[in-house]
Amino acid sequence: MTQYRIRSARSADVRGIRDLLEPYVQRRILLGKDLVVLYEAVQQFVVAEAPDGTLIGCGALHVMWEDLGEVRTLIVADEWLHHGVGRAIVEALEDNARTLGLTRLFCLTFEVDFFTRRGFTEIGEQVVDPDVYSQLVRSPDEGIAEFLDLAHVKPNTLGNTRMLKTL
Ligand SMILES: CC(=O)SCCNC(=O)CCNC(=O)[C@H](O)C(C)(C)COP(=O)(O)OP(=O)(O)OC[C@H]1O[C@@H](n2cnc3c(N)ncnc32)[C@H](O)[C@@H]1OP(=O)(O)O
Repeated sequence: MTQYRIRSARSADVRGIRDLLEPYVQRRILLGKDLVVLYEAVQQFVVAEAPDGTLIGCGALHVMWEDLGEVRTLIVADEWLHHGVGRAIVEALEDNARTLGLTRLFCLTFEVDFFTRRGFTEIGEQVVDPDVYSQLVRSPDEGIAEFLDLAHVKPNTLGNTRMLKTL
């Protein structure tokens, strides 16, 4: 395969991101997002682009607290799996996290081996202190509810592993 490039997402990439995401939403592997939510979050995304301009991967960095972010919506197109695209996207998101001053990255995933090789380790209990917890719990964001392991999102998170990396 020829080279791909990793770059910040543009608004014109959003429908392509939605197309990458949709099969995994159907299989309940990733959280579904309306187009408007993806447009609102476009600055969080990096994408991987094939030489012909096709979108072949994406991933997002969501800031949750002063030191803490989450890797979200990480997807590589089937025909590009195992070519280092996922790793390159996560590295770009980690660079963005460091630039923002974050020191910890969370993810909730079925892809435990992939994230373990990227330096993430499994966590069990809460990794924020009660003060921060009481602030985070005010967020309307479903991903934050998943991070906090709130009861109403437990059906979404069943079988997923909670992982954390110190940058
Ligand atoms: C937080 C969240 O978003 S959780 C959701 C995670 N995403 C999903 O579940 C969606 C479905 N899964 C996927 O889209 C993909 O499997 C991902 C994103 C998890 C991984 O994407 P990939 O691009 O296949 O990963 P990548 O190729 O970087 O690494 C996988 C392994 O492929 C192999 N690999 C890497 N480069 C190459 C290469 N050039 N040639 C052959 N094999 C290679 C290696 O074994 C690599 O592991 P290593 O880098 O630790 O040695």
